[in-house]
Amino acid sequence: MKAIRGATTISADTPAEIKDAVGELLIQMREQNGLTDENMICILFSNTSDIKSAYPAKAAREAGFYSCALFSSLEPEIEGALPLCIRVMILAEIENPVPVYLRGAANLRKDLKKFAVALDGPSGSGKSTVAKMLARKLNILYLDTGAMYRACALKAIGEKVERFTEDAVAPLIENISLNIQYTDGAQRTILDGEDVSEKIRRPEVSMAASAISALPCVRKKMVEMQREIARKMSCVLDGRDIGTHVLPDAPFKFFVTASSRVRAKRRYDELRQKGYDVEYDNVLQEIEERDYNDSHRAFSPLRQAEDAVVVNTDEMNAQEVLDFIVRKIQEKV
Ligand SMILES: Nc1ncnc2c1ncn2[C@@H]1O[C@H](COP(=O)(O)OP(=O)(O)O)[C@@H](O)[C@H]1O
Ligand SMILES: Nc1ccn([C@@H]2O[C@H](COP(=O)(O)OP(=O)(O)O)[C@@H](O)[C@H]2O)c(=O)n1
Repeated sequence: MKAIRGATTISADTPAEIKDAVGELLIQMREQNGLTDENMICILFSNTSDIKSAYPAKAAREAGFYSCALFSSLEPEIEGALPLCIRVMILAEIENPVPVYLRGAANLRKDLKKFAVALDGPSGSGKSTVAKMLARKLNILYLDTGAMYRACALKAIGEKVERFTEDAVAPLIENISLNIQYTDGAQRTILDGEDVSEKIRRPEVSMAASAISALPCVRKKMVEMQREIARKMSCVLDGRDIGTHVLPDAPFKFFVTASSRVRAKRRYDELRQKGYDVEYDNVLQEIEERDYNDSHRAFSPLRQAEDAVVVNTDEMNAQEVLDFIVRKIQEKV
């Protein structure tokens, strides 16, 4: 069981303000921590003594938190304390608690100021492995943007789209129901209500993702979703264009790379381990084709951002890559 902290402020002591602020806080805490009726145990609230018009806990019920126990209390009156502040602690059966401090309460935890880490690079360089480790270490979210392009590809395959052209794909993408959820810190990709997190890893989806991700209609929609997530919370994002296009102002950017032979060997080992009957030469050929597609498309191709730190992982294991990246981040803060 873990404790998740959160806090927010209101601008005036009215029931409507309390409902709005508490609802916003709890929904963000739920989204960022993958909270469900099953894994949540209780929510403890405290409010400063200048809040008298309504119970913050009541707003929790109104925001749809029905099943867990709620408890309200009064914050000690300390001189100079932040006024009109509502604090929350949620106890839940999760692995990695992500605290959420909103509105005026963001100042309470300046150390939690929102930031993004961009990890770009070609397939098999180790981006997602190190992104997961880094997110765990920094206690922030990991957003696997490749999974989103893979989901678009799966949708097009399912709809039997033969050629990935703007005309054929745009109507599908316009109405796509794609949700990124977090269960115990792990990203789940939900397409049209179905959890496709495993399906999108199939080798045939990889090439299709590379092809479909070249289309502006697809990139535009996915980038909007990615920016929306990064606007709300600190996260590590891995992909091809995070540092150059999605979040050009990200304070920490890394370009993770390795030779195509090393990357193909890693991918080959991974696929074999998962039971796929693949040949090394085919995996290498596919990786090189995807590298070419990804770096030669007209719309936000894979390239190193000028201000990204290059990490060549040919001779490094995942822990060494993580240590290197953490060191670089620490040097910059
Ligand atoms: N530095 C590393 N050294 C050796 N193997 C690695 C390293 N980083 C990742 N791997 C392994 O290589 C494979 C591809 O890594 P992954 O993180 O999926 O790459 P990417 O997200 O860049 O496509 C995975 O099986 C992973 O376990
Ligand atoms: N930000 C991103 C992420 C992925 N992609 C595309 O989506 C495909 C699958 O991405 P991925 O990150 O899951 O692929 P791997 O590196 O794990 O093999 C890539 O080949 C890219 O063409 C992209 O264009 N932009």
